[in-house]
Amino acid sequence: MIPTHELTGMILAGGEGRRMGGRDKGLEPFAGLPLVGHVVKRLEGQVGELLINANRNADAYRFFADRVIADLVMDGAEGGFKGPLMGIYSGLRAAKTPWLLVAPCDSPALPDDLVARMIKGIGHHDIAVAFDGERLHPVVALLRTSLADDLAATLAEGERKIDRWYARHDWCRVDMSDCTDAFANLNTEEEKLRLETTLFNSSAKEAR
Ligand SMILES: Nc1nc2c(ncn2[C@@H]2O[C@H](COP(=O)(O)OP(=O)(O)OP(=O)(O)O)[C@@H](O)[C@H]2O)c(=O)[nH]1
Ligand SMILES: [Mg+2]
Repeated sequence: MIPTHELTGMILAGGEGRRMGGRDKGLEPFAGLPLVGHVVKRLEGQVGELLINANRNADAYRFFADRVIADLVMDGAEGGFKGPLMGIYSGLRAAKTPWLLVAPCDSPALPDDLVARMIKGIGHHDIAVAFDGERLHPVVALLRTSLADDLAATLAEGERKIDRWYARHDWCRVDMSDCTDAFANLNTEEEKLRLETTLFNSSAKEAR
């Protein structure tokens, strides 16, 4: 089993948020908190260091994490938004531990025991990816940080698809089909409002 001090958590918040008018999704208010705050709550206390991977508004994100890291730029390449695989790479390089757990900033309903389940599920594999019973969620993953050099070479070839890179390695899925709704993510203003209503109503009901 992976002990907490060997695990770094990282929230991916480095996207452009184009479907949300170019806004910084992680900082969007959602049920009383910036979206990223909901994901922080799922990870804090269960990882050694908590990172947020963001490419703008670093000062605002700093409040929520031990360290904010921007995407690295590959030698000889142009910077800019190169996709979540570049965020994962930047996290693998920044982490000071043998393991990195990644989660996206736009999934505010992730299970409270996500970290424990990923640790239990990885077994002897090098990469574990959350599976909701129907779909894999490549941005919800636990990875060995020693994969950084291999990922650098893969990115240099122009690869941007996370699951194609995982497929080259010893990976497994972690079954979370009992909590499919936990993987709801929001990409547009409409989805945000809809999810806010659903989640807010159901938690209000639980509290009663
Ligand atoms: N580091 C980094 N993360 C990214 C990048 N693009 C997307 N992400 C993250 O990957 C996750 C899923 O991405 P999307 O849902 O497509 O978010 P997005 O790219 O900001 O939104 P769109 O521009 O509408 O696609 C989110 O947590 C994003 O913050 C990127 O270029 N770099
Ligand atoms: Mg995107």
